[in-house]
Amino acid sequence: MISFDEAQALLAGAVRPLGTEVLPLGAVAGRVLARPVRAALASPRRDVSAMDGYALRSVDAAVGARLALVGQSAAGGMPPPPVGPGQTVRVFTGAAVPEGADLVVIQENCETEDGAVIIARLFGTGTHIRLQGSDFAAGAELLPAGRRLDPLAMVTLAASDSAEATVFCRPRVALIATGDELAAPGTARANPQAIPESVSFGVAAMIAEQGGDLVYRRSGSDDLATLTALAGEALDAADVVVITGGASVGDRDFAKPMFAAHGLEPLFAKVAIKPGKPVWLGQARGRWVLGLPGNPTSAMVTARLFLTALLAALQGRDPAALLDWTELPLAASMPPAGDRETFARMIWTATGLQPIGNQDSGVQGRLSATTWLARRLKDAPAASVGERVSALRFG
Ligand SMILES: Nc1nc2c(c(=O)[nH]1)N[C@H]1C(S)=C(S)[C@@H](COP(=O)(O)OP(=O)(O)OC[C@H]3O[C@@H](n4cnc5c(N)ncnc54)[C@H](O)[C@@H]3O)O[C@H]1N2
Ligand code: MOO
Repeated sequence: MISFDEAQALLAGAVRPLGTEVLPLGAVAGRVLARPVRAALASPRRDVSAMDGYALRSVDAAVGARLALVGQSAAGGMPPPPVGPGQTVRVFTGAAVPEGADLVVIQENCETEDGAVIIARLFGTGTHIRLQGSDFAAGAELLPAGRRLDPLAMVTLAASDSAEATVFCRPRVALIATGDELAAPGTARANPQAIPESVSFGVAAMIAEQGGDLVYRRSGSDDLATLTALAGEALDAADVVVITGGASVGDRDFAKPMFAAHGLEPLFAKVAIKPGKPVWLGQARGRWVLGLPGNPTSAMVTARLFLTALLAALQGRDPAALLDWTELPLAASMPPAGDRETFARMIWTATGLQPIGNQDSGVQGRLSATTWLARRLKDAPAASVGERVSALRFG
């Protein structure tokens, strides 16, 4: 059995990004940039007012000063006239600051009278002017290749004045759940031997969150011939096949055998982690195949640890970016870790991380309460309240 770090290193070393495509801005949210984004324009494009008020020369700024109003400047409007000594121009937020002016007095501090503006009071030292290029200069690199276009990055991208972006293709994902006992949710109660097929719904949601495109989804009974046929269909349809259940050593555990006829070459099988020891990754017909254990908590923990990293790498991201461990204090003591590296399911409370209670790998009820995984290394001794542990967002 290999360690968690060894398995992650194998994944990061072997998975190459899919192709790239150029898409309009309206279609790239959630995608990963394949080329850096540079600014076509400076921001602001020119010196602009940060407030609604009056632009003037700071040497004229004195309480009681009476200034001649010589024009106005609105965002998107024509350039304003220059401001000379004793003069002022009405300015609005985002509008160009007139030549000659180096201060905006907000309108709440001014009074108007017969075409003149009187400064009633002055407050603070700010000029209320955003200088040209103070946000970014024309030509500056605003977003690097590999950056996921999250909501904030979308603003930066559009501000660069790009109409389109070069992004990595979305991985097409096939998902197969195996197990004779599995029934579509809503139908299990009618068959005493059935349980609701829950895992694929969580995995499908995670695939969507991580930018994957779920193109094929099936549930298969524990019959090798049927499953081998499904494996072939899935490999035809997708870049990645995720298979849940049947990963262990039982006589009816067919997850790997069903890909054998398609030339499966394992990258790793079995990782010394708890939960999720039977997780495996391989390639068949040039596609990636990820096997997740059937136990629902094990499946979701291994999806968080390996599926997110796999989808990130296929989309040109550093998979390590998905494993952003944070050191957080424990709100409750924890027992020794045992002989497998453990990813305990935790809740964040006001005083720190608290185990969810039932740490069984079959848990489905309290799974949704979980917000963090706490990483405990193999043979780690008991940990006491207040001690910091490595934690990863989960859920
Ligand atoms: N003799 C051994 N037995 C087991 C070992 C072992 O090393 N030796 N490993 C255990 C570990 S650890 C895990 S984890 C499980 C994983 O087994 P499988 O991947 O083969 O999972 P299944 O047997 O198919 O199912 C386990 C459990 O989860 C339920 N399940 C499966 N799929 C779903 C689904 N899509 N939705 C809801 N529930 C699902 C299934 O009914 C079982 O109860 O193996 C241990 N055994
Ligand atoms: O690896 Mo299993 O998830 O411990 O039951």
